[in-house]
Amino acid sequence: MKDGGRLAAAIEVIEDIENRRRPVQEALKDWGTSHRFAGSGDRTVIGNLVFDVLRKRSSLAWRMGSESARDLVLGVYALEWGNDVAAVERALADDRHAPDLLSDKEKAAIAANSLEGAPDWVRADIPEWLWPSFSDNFDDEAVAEGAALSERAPIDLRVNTLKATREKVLKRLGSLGAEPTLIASTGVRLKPRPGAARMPHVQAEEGYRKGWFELQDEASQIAALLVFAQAGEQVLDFCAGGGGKTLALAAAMENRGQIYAYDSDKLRLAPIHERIARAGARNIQVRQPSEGALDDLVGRMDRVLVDAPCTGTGVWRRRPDAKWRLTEPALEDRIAEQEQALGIASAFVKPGGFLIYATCSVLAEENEEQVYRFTEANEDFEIVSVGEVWQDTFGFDKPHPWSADMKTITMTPASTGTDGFFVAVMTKNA
Ligand SMILES: C[S@@+](CC[C@H](N)C(=O)[O-])C[C@H]1O[C@@H](n2cnc3c(N)ncnc32)[C@H](O)[C@@H]1O
Repeated sequence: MKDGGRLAAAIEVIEDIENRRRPVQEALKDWGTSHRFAGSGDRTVIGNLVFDVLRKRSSLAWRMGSESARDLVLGVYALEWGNDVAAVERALADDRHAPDLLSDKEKAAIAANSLEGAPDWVRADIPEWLWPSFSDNFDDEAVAEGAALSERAPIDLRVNTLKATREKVLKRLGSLGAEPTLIASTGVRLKPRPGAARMPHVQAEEGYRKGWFELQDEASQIAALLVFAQAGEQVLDFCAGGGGKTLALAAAMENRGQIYAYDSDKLRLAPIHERIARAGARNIQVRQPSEGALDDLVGRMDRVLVDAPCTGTGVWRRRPDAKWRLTEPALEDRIAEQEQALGIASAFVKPGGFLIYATCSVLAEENEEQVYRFTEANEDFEIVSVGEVWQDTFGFDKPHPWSADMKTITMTPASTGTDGFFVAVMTKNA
């Protein structure tokens, strides 16, 4: 396919997503199934166009003066991928499958590429209804924070120190442009590539199959390190899901002590067994959800991690369609689930032990407000400073996360160069 046909395909997929409220991956997959002639290079370009539209939907609409799927896609191709009016015209004229040639209004919009007069939520590419909460959280930096959440994300890997060293993984993936991450000592990063470029498929690498590394954003790696789990301790990963944090904890604990991996959803927990085997982790006990599954752990854990279900606002770079699908009732549902999970999980902390609450959201309602409400209602728990653990673990010279209270922390693409992630540590009075 030529670019003209790829632009037409991306427009079709965006229309499908918007008209039928379809998840982006499903819409792309369906398009691929019904257009088998398209090669993998074509699919990459179409996917990149679609994802970039979703990342910057509102600022593109403002600059193009239109919200149509056509103008959003042409906006990405021109304004984000650096094609001027003449280059766009060539792509459209060059291919009989291409969309119609540019109108005068479109040509003027591309030439101007202007956000003049745009409100802050448009500049930040944040849904308008969420702006009061988002901007309250980030003050003068809110537009920059929103804009950073609208960029492409890197691929981050966590080196599994049970099987490999960072040097070894860096060497193996050197040809892909792998670099060490700035904060987590376990992290390796493949920077996002621009425009039509494809990102490498790291799961096809030998090192992945051998368990030398896992795919995990640096923020999640940092969150797992901030749990500060020590070799020999008893740790409950209460919202273990597919086990991303569980495996990071096992490596941090050097395979010693015991991690109990639990999730209320059996299906989410399912992949953990294969991942544990690949990682060579030997101190993880998976507890399937059932009546009384954790009864023997009550009041016994040194540390309990609640990696709570959340709106995922911190990972909008990777799941940009979720940004525009999020609703106020959905946010309220997540808040209620978090409150419930925190309440149940707290029972397993032993006196003097730690309760760590984390989300991949950057909204205060799901973060600070949640832990303040919890500690007010549960006076035996007290918030301790993650900042101190941060400095002990990473030193003073690394990029700093946000902290509204100098105790809890919020990582963001703009501040730490990671996904958005919140961590609070509480201790249970002895
Ligand atoms: C953010 S995901 C966990 C991701 C996982 N920790 C990782 O690193 O891959 C949140 C998980 O919490 C689980 N969950 C939600 N409510 C729960 C509850 N009350 N008890 C236990 N797990 C719960 C969900 O099923 C979901 O898998």
